[in-house]
Amino acid sequence: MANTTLSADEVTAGLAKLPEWSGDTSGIRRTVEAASFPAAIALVDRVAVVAEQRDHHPDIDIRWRKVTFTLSTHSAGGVTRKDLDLASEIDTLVTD
Ligand SMILES: C[C@H](O)[C@H](O)[C@H]1CNC2=NC(N)=NC(=O)C2=N1
Repeated sequence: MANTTLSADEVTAGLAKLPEWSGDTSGIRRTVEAASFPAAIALVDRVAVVAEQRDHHPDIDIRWRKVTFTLSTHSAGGVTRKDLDLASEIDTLVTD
């Protein structure tokens, strides 16, 4: 089920397919260093569109041109399939 928290082994297996991501059963994260602050904001804007479509929203930390996305499913209390799927989609949106 998409809304069931994953075990530590399942999170590890998921992260093995997402080399840019790290984390554990409490959350997974990726930091992207964009080319500039406007490029970082543009990336966040692209992620916002897919997050809203999925009704699944990352925690986002923006520091100049570094953006950290942290994914967990708050309603489930951990990492779910939804987080791995969104991580994979975020990867497709990182262009610089
Ligand atoms: C009511 C609304 O659907 C929920 O609050 C959704 C919205 N977006 C969400 N995003 C994330 N990352 N985790 C959630 O549990 C979550 N819940």
